[in-house]
Amino acid sequence: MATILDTILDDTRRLVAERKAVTPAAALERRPAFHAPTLSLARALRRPDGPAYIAECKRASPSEGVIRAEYDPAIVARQYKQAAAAALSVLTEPTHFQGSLDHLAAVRHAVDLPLLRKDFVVDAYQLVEARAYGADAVLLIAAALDPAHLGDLLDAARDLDLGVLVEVHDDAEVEALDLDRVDVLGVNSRDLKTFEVDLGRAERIFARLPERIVRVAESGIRDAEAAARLRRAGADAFLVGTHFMRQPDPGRALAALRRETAVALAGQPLPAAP
Ligand SMILES: O=P(O)(O)OC[C@@H](O)[C@@H](O)c1c[nH]c2ccccc12
Repeated sequence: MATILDTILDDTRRLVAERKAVTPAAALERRPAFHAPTLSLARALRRPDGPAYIAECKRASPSEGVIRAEYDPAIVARQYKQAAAAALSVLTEPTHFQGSLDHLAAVRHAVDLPLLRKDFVVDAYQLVEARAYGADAVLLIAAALDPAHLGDLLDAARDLDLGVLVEVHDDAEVEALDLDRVDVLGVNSRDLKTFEVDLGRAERIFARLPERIVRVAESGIRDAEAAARLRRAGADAFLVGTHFMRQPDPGRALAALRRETAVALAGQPLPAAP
């Protein structure tokens, strides 16, 4: 049976082919952002002063439907920056998340934080797009790519000076990865095929990663209890979207989660690194 992930990937391949026919890579490369230096996602996420937050800008998702009907990505981005987000994630997938590359460009103009293009990357052309619209990094989803293809996209991202957040959701995906090539690894607690959320996955996978790798806990974080639990499991950063975008002021929601998580963690130091 086709999963939602299969459907999104099919839609993405079709849309990428259409965009390529209209706008060749050479035209993207003429956009000024393509030539601007990128900011390091990895550096922004590993902080001595507590967990980092990657705050996500998105209007809708396949699991939740429309999350925020009145969605102005630049306004949300400024609020997140004011609330001390370390980096932002911007959904650009149009069909299932109602995102767009124009949202990415608008956020690029609004803030100087590292920006992650959040999409289903299946083709190096999307990396050129990401760069041309102002992204500093892209998401590469292990469940969507075979290992050779993932390796090729890692090479292409490096050539473009783009950072990469490699996303896994189970042990088999970690085993298939060449961890030497990964700087930032995200564990998606939401299974992209069933939408089920299980924070235990991140706990287990973080424990087996080399210390060098920056650990991001992705999805399903709605309260300080979850964030504190993931931090204790070794998370350097949290990627949070829905919980913030549902609130009238997403920046306040970020500030509140940061504060409450710090309180939850107080007096309970992280275990020493292996
Ligand atoms: O909205 P949430 O549950 O806070 O999750 C954010 C982010 O982790 C989620 O949007 C995400 C993580 N990996 C993805 C891959 C594709 C699409 C979306 C995602």
